[in-house]
Amino acid sequence: MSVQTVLGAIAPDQLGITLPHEHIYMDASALRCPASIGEDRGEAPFDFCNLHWIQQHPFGHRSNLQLYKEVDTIKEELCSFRKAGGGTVVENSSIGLHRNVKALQQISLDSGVNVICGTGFYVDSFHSKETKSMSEEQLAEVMRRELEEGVDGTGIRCGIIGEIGCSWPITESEVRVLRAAATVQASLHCPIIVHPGRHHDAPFQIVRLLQESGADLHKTVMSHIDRTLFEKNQLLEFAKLGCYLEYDLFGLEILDYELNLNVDMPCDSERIRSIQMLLEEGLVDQLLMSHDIFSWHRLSRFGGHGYSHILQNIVPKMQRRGVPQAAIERMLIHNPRTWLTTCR
Ligand SMILES: CCC(=O)NCCS(=O)(=O)O
Repeated sequence: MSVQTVLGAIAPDQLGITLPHEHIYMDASALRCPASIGEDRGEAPFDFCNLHWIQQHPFGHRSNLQLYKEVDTIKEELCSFRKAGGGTVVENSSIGLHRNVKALQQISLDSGVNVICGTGFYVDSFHSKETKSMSEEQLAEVMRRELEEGVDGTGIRCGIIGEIGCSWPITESEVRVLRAAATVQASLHCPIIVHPGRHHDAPFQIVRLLQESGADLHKTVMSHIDRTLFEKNQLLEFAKLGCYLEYDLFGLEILDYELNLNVDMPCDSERIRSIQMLLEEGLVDQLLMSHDIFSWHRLSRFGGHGYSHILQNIVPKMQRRGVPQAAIERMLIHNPRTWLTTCR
C-alpha cells in the first residue's frame, strides 16, 4: 500500500493533514473573463490600488491567474502550512494548465510538504489541437504512462488522475478524456478527481459516463461541490452514487461569480453549514475539504488566506459550531488517505 508523491512512493500514514485540491504551479490565465460590471482592470498592475477590484473579479485579472510566477511565495506559504500542522497537498494542475513536475519536486523538497501531482487534461478550452485529435486509447496511454513511468522523461510519476476538466455542456473532447480516464482508473485502481461543469446536472452526467467505462466511484472525487450542488435533496441523491463530495473553495468569497453569474458563490459559513448537514446525514466518510488556490489574490503575501486557512480559521469555527473532532480528522486526514492509497 502506498501513495505516489513527486519525490517517490510513501506510506499512507506519512500523509498527515491533506489538502486534496490545490494548485501550486499553474497558468490559468486562459480562464480570464471580462468584468461583468464597471470598468475593466484586467491588465492593470497587481498592486494595492487594484486589490479590491481583483478580489471582486479574480477571474478577470491576467497576472492574478499566473501562479507559476510566484514560486518563492508558494514555497513560503507551504512552509507556513507545514508549521500549521499540514502534511500533504494534492496539486491538481493537469495537462493544459502549464504543469511543471520538476518545479513541483523542488517546491516539495524546499517546503517539506508532500506534493502529489496529477495527469489527465483540464477543460476543453485548454485542450491543444493534438489533444483534440487523440483517440480515447491514445489519451489513456498518456495518462497510464504518466502514472506508471513518469512525466516527459523526468521519471516523476503522477499520483492521481485529475483534475479532469468538464464544461457545461460537456464537449466531445471532454467525453473522450473522461472515458479514457475511467478505463485507466479501472485497470490501475488509482485515485481520480473531476472538475464538473457549472450546472447541477453536471456531476450526475459525469458519474454516468465514468461508470459506463468501468470507473470505481469509491476512488472518485467530485470537486467544486460548493458552486455546483446546493439543494439538500440533490446533494443526498448525488452522495448515494458513492463518490467523495469535495468542498474545495474555502476562502473564496465573492459577490458575482463571473464564470457563471447565475450561481451565488457561498461564503465559508455556508460551506460549513452544508458540511454539517451532510455530517448529520451520516456522510462523514465521503467528505473532503480544500481551498483550490488558483490565484495570487488568495495567497497571504497578496492579502489572501493562504494554504493554512482551513487549519487556522475553518477548523476552529467548525469546533465552535459543534462539529466533532473525529469528523474533522476524517475529512482532513483519513478520507484523503483512503482516496489516495493504491495497492502498489
Ligand atoms: C484551474 C483552477 C480551477 O479550475 N478552479 C475552479 C474554479 S471554479 O470553476 O470552481 O470556479
